[in-house]
Amino acid sequence: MALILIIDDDNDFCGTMKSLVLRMEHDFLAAGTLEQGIRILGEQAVDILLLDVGLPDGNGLEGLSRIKEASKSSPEIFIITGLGDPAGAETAITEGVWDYIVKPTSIKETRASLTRALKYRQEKQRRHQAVSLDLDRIVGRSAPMRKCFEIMAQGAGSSAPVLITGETGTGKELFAQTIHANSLRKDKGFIVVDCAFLTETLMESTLFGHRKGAFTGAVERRDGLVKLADQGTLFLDEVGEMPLSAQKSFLRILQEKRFRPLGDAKETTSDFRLMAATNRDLDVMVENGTFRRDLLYRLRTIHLPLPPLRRRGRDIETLTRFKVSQLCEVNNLPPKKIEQGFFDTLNAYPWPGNVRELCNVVETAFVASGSEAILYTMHLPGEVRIQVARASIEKGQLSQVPEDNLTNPVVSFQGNIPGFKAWKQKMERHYLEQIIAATNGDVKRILNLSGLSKSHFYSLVKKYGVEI
Ligand SMILES: Nc1ncnc2c1ncn2[C@@H]1O[C@H](COP(=O)(O)OP(=O)(O)OP(=O)(O)O)[C@@H](O)[C@H]1O
Repeated sequence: MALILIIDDDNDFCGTMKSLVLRMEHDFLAAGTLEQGIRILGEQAVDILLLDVGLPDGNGLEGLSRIKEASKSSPEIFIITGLGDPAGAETAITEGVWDYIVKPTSIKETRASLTRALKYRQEKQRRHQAVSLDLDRIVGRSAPMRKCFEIMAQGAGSSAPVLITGETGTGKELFAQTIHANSLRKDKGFIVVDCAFLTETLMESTLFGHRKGAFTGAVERRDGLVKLADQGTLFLDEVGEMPLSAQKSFLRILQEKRFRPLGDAKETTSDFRLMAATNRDLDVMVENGTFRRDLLYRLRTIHLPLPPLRRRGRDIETLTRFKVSQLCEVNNLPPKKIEQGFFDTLNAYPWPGNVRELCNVVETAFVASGSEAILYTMHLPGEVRIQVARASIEKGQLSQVPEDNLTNPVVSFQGNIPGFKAWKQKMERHYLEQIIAATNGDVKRILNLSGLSKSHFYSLVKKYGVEI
């Protein structure tokens, strides 16, 4: 039996949904406001959420990230609205909602869609139970991270290749090791190939190994990394740096699972599981002809995109607390407290170096605090404080214009009246380009100035193909 929650202030519609859900023999809860719904989602394990868009205390679509952050059970989400809105539907789908229902909806269709969502959820839960991950080394349980754990569970439960993408320091190698440590191959090696150092001359002997006497200096036989990964995992770090010639040879090993060590007459085999990581955009590299499309398709059977730290909400605080208590323990010091201003500064910083940078910054602050019992903002490195202060001053200077002070945007069409839709699109695109240029593409500031939700902003960026 599943638990279905509706957040909608339309009592008639809630009544209709209640009788449908009870007929399907599931439990039903209703909330009339976003806040009430978010409270229930934090307390109860809801399986399906039916979410209205126009609520008395806000817009359901815009509240999606808060809803996901607060939910203890990551429910499947249906968006319900009285207005058919293609941009809203697009936003909803980008945010990963299950379905988008326009009122009045047919009971038969709603029932069928609910049944499909519940079946999908059951299968998903069964898969997760089959592989319960040991995430001991990974700190942070924000909503974007929970999504990553679902993909990691898929990776740990299969032997398919996994491609992990993300900015530098987001934890790509740590996540790859964790997938390996949770897989059936955990008792065998996790072999790292640093593709940035894989020159054409070194590649063959590094990957495939060589026979004694194969070249000057080959005084004894040596197995290559591919053979060492037999029964285990071969991790191609920085795979975007792999030279094209190496990509070709590598593809051959993947297809044939056989290779010939240097100087050997016989081919040999290795049964390895492949994982790869990169901070480059491999699709763009494929378009530019610097990465092989066929290799990318093979690598990306399972794709784990790691979000940058600045999009992981409360994880910055969790990681900081973890790191500080670890440092206190290692240095034999009593636990230190952390002042709120310290977190405010960390939360306002963009973290280009992600978790790695956060760990270094916290360690620097820890050292600066000496034997003091509390960590204050002033203990943080100057560069971090200066950048945060500068951004906040600039934000003050670039402030939102009140609606009635807007410069007159009217343009005379001189008799050639364009269609409303085409004109609206042109203006939306123009607005996006202007605000991105004025803020240097700083998304946090764009959201503050424009009042757009993150999901709405990204759906517009995607719609108009604008570069940030
Ligand atoms: N969620 C996390 N919890 C705890 N530690 C983390 C987490 N994510 C990353 N780290 C730590 O941050 C550091 C950087 O992680 P890692 O080397 O895996 O990043 P990466 O994305 O592979 O970096 P690069 O692209 O520069 O190779 C490591 O010390 C790792 O243990």
